[in-house]
Amino acid sequence: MSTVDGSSAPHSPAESSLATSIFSAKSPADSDGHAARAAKWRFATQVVAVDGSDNAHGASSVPIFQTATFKGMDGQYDYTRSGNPTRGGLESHLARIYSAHQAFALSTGMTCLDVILRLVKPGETVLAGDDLYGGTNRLLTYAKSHGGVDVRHADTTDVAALLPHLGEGNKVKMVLLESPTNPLLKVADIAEISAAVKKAAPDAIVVVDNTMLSPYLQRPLELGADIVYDSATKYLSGHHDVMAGIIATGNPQASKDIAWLINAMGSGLAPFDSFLLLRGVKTLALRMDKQQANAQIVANYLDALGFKVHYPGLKSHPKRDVHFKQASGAGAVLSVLTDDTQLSERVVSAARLWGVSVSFGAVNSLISMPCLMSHASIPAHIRAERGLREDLIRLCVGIEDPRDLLDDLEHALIASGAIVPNVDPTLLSSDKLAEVFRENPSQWGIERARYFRRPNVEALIDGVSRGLALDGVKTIDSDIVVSAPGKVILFGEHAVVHGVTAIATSLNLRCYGVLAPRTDGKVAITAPDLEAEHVWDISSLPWDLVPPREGSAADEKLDPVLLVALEKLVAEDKPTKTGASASIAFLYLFMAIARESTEAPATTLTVSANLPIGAGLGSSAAFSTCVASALLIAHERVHVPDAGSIDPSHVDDVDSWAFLAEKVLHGNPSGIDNAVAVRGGAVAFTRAIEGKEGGMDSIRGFDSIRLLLTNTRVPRDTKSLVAGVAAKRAAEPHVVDPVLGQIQDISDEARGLLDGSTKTSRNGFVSRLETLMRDNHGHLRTLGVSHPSLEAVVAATAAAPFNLTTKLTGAGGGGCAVTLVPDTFDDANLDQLLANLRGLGAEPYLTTLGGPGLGVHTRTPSDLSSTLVAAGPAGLASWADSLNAQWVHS
Ligand SMILES: Nc1ncnc2c1ncn2[C@@H]1O[C@H](COP(=O)(O)OP(=O)(O)O)[C@@H](O)[C@H]1O
Ligand SMILES: C[C@@](O)(CCOP(=O)(O)O)CC(=O)O
Repeated sequence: MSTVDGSSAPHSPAESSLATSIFSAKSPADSDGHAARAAKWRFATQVVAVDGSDNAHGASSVPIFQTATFKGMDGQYDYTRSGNPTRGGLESHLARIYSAHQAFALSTGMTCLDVILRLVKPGETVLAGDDLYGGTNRLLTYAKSHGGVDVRHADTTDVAALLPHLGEGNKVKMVLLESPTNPLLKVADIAEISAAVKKAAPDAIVVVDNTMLSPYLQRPLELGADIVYDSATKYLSGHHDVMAGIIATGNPQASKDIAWLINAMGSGLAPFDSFLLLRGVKTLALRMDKQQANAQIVANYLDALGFKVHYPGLKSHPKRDVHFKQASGAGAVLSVLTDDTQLSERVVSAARLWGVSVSFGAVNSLISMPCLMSHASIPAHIRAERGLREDLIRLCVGIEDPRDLLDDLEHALIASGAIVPNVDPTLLSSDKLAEVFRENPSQWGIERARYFRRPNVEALIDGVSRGLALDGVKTIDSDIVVSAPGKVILFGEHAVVHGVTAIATSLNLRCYGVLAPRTDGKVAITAPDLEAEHVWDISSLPWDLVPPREGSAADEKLDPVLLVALEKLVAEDKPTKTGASASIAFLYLFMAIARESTEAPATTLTVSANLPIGAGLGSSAAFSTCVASALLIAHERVHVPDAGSIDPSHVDDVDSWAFLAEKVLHGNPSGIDNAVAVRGGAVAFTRAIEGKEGGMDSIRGFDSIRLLLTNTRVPRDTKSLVAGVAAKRAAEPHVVDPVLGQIQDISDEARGLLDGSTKTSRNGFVSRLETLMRDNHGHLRTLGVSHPSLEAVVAATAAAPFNLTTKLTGAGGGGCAVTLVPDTFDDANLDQLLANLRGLGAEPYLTTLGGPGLGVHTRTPSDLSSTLVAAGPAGLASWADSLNAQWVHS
């Protein structure tokens, strides 16, 4: 019997022979040989078959003996520090599943190490691994500073690295190993090291911290280790609801020593916690099977994405063979590097299902950054020396549905910028992917990863460092000043999107832009007309998404991935709708033209127009032309001559980029607006479509006509109106196609009238144009793009005494109407008509058609942005004139 003062090792049930104790209550004589068969049960059976013999009432679980003392002098127990039946039941069960001589339950895993380290005397050496749990490291450091123990670290993955420490003259008392290590999953050959230690230092003991795998997957005592300990808070209990530690000993001497210490120190596990641990441990095999299967899926997924993943279940693990020689599974802890500490922090904080927490082994999945959490107690320089990188993320996988685990992890990776969508036509459909999941979940992790890729991290890092090194940032020498006109579509809007010819002319209303240098590595847009002002770090833009391109012209198609990324980025500023679209179009061109962050000039674009915005007069094309031309000039891809006109091939390049910006703004534009904005004058434009050749002819020398433009001030959205017509055509081709044919006839006739090839009198010319306008408006109404506000203008202008003809122009749905004003129209009537239109809430103005396209100011003085803003829309024309007429045009 043990004594209260612990002067001798306690006698506990764990000391009895395990094989004979199993179910001994039921078959004391083991008459049928059951005990021998039970001793051969496999682990998953052993772990649930808890010996229930030690209770008087046949309770099927070991009861909680919540008592500090026991009465009498001759019983098995006297004081719970020395022994308690609940703890004893747990210990005897654990001894069996550890293949141990004896097992001891203590209050925590660190208590286990504390007890074990007391076997080492001052002056003796502990030889430990170099990738250890932070708490282990801390306790070893304490043993060194306060206990006079010589602590050395070596790479336990290489037995040769240990040998020099083991030879004669070295007083190695203990070799302390983890395998796999936490958190780098390094593997030590336990059998090889145990044999080498026994040979070179026979008095030394080999101690293994087995917490990462649990006795289910690895039993170091069977491999030659002397003592094993486990933080039972992890897999053994499995639910993070109890703190406990287990020491399992491989020989009688070790058992005796450890038992004496535990009793002397009083570190044995309390009865209730022993009960909880015994309850949890029964499901160890079940939990671990699921956790490790999930871990393999997660490891495969991250590995397939191209991250450096530490996990013995991966073929890439350098000691995979050694691991599977001594363990029956890879476990459920893995770690991964992102190459960027802040990125790792963002990933961890974006995870939701994965709990951000220290510890591991519970049924819930956890994510952590060891350097900030479990291993923070190791000084940073030592972590660095041991290869424990700050960007390391540890994933401790639970039993959740792996689809939810990857959903959450994927979301965190996307949200943090660690991965981006992969556009690949060979990707599996979601149905096919679901089939792969059913048949081979581990392969499913790999297939799923193919939907994403890692951005070019080097380029990002490079971008960040350049953003900081502001001196080296690229910019422009001086302001670049550009302008472009709006347009009026006289005939053929909407139909032009479907391949019909449209006739348009430029307007004397324009958009102006100033691109000014910056020195802070940022890019900005200021659009006072939209009350928009946004600025971004050039290095923070998603450069890795810029599609590769050759030549100077723009791509025909927008890259949807870059577009979505820019939409998200711009949305962060909470802009207005128009401010957002202008910013996205600008950033898209800014990035696509530069292609790489190193080529992007730190600049601010300031734009303002005297054109009504969103009224069908081509403000977006004028804006797009300003953006494209200013950026191409900044990149010296468009050369500005001192005099004369801009080189036609450069004009074509500007047009192609302006068209791309129009696509950002309008989805599926025909290209007529930018064609007019870039080239000016009047054009007959046919979009190349469905195998039909497109074309663009300038109409020269057309007879000037007075036009009244009336802005209904009803806002509308070109993108959705164009999409609406496309939808109508798809649903009712029998209605829409004949209309398109008739609009083609109208455009053809108008073109003949305007370019003079159809000879007629002035009156005949005007009245024929009026008829064509009336017909065209009727067709647009059939297409569903008119609006009550437009019909009100049509009616007001048609009323006596005015009798004028009006059609909508541009996308319709509100916006502008155009009214032909014959030469003979009475001025007094005109004033009355203007008053009537204003009375409707509309904004009418007389205009001249035609005029120059893209304009670039040469020899620009600096600091024009503020004067542009100060001029305001009404003062823009005189502001432009004040620049001393040094403009060149297309
Ligand atoms: N003066 C401007 N400043 C900034 N952006 C502009 C300006 N004018 C037009 N835009 C851009 O063009 C868009 C207007 O396009 P849209 O609705 O098609 O009008 P419109 O019919 O005048 O072309 C705006 O939302 C904005 O993105
Ligand atoms: C409706 C459409 O024919 C003309 C453009 O209209 P608006 O200038 O955005 O109103 C569309 C297009 O040609 O891209």
